[in-house]
Amino acid sequence: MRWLKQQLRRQIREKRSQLTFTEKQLAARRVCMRLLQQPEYQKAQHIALYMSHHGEISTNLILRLALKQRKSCYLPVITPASSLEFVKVDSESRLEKNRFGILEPISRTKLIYPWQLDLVLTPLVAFDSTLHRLGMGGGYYDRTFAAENMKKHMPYMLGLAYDLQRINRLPHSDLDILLDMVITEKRCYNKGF
Ligand SMILES: Nc1nc2c(c(=O)[nH]1)N(C=O)[C@@H](CNc1ccc(C(=O)N[C@@H](CCC(=O)O)C(=O)O)cc1)CN2
Ligand SMILES: Nc1ncnc2c1ncn2[C@@H]1O[C@H](COP(=O)(O)OP(=O)(O)OP(=O)(O)O)[C@@H](O)[C@H]1O
Repeated sequence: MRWLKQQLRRQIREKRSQLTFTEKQLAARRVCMRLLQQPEYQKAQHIALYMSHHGEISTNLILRLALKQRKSCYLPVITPASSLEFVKVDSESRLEKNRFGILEPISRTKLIYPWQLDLVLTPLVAFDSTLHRLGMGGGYYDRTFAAENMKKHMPYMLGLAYDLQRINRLPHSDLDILLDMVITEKRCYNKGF
């Protein structure tokens, strides 16, 4: 299973890396517009985003609009325990690269507990019709949002992706978190689409 996951990650990341700058920009805009129409976004006050890496859908536009709508926005910081902490950010926040080259906030103040988040926008490498998520392979989101850590309150988990990241059936284990929705430049995917 590990090998299969690695293989899939390689294939899909390769395909994603072939998108042009313009294609990525257009996709990010379409995903953002679709997200803004979702009641789960409109209702959410505390939203976790990510800084895109290796051609992932950019959340810069979403971050700008959400801040303008006076929503509280958070970015993940990786911890030594291989889970994530979420730090509140605004347009002034200083960011620096972590060991994977992903931008994260320098300040570690203004943390929110994961169960206090309303909406989590997750990056992903691939997803399938059961809305399982294949990530970069660190298990960061799985560990952070494992049911036993969540005090019975799960945020709405929403993956952002290009349509080319959709595959028929993903190898998965019981540890993998399930997404509630995936938004691509083409459409929104709910369970069993
Ligand atoms: N934009 C973004 N932020 C994120 C994630 C993500 O997938 N995307 N993560 C989601 O969990 C966490 C970081 N997880 C990551 C796991 C592996 C690699 C990575 O690049 N691995 C290398 C090989 C390992 C290494 O360099 O040590 C690779 O795949 O080439 C990057 C991020 C937190 N922040
Ligand atoms: N809740 C958990 N507790 C402990 N270990 C976990 C948990 N979830 C996942 N792991 C471990 O993390 C490793 C990576 O998991 P997986 O391949 O599912 O990562 P991923 O979802 O692709 O990555 P990411 O969430 O970082 O994007 C695996 O060895 C897995 O066993």
